[in-house]
Amino acid sequence: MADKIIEAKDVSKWYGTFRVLTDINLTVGKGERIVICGPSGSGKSTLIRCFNRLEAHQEGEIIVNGIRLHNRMRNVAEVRKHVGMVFQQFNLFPHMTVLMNCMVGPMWIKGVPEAAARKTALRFLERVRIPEQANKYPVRLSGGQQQRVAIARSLCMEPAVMLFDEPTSSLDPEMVAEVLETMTSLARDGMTMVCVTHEMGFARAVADRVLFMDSGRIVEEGKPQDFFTNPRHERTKLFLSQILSH
Ligand SMILES: Nc1ncnc2c1ncn2[C@@H]1O[C@H](COP(=O)(O)OP(=O)(O)OP(=O)(O)O)[C@@H](O)[C@H]1O
Repeated sequence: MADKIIEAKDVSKWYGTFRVLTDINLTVGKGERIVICGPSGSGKSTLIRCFNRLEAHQEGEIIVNGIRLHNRMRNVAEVRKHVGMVFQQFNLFPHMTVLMNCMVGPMWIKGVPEAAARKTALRFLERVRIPEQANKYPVRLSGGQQQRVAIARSLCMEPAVMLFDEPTSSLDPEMVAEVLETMTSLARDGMTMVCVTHEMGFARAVADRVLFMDSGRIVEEGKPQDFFTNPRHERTKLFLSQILSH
């Protein structure tokens, strides 16, 4: 297994003529927890979506768990076996129970037999502390519970890395804590994580490194203690002052 789970070298991406990512260099080691923050439109989502090939980059190199992502890839699904992703909207299948939501990935993508998929699903629903919701449909669950199901569903694929794209930003305030708690507990268990989030308390508590993106570039990065106490870049200072004053 690779020590470097994600390697991005000189990565650039355009939407038409608009350059959304410019010369991104980032290495995520096994067990590392990275938080990416930055203003709206700075390219944070686009960057992490490139890591599971939901978006294609045009220049540079991205290697995820030893798989090089490129335009001639025969099997994009291959990389998604290694990369779990949790979105702002939970994206659960509404016509399937919570348990089935967690079982279909392993069964359909990895060919895991039904009984084994059920066992794994129940294990991860326990892990996110909602095993009692297994037979309900997503619509019966609160937003926080649905997001924890989305996390369990990703974990069932036993990914090498979990990507989180603002997982708490569509939740009512009282449900943010339960999702952050789940993410913190995953981090404490050694899960490799890349999290786009503006939850700076989480970043301080959990991140090994915090990255600040602006206009498609990583303009600052550091350990949380340095990043928050002594940001170097003017844009980072401004961003932190705005976000921490809320
Ligand atoms: N499919 C697309 N086609 C064209 N432009 C896009 C597309 N997706 C995103 N963009 C543009 O690319 C830029 C970066 O978007 P992205 O969603 O990656 O930023 P972000 O930092 O995650 O922002 P936010 O915090 O608001 O989610 C924005 O200007 C956005 O409008």
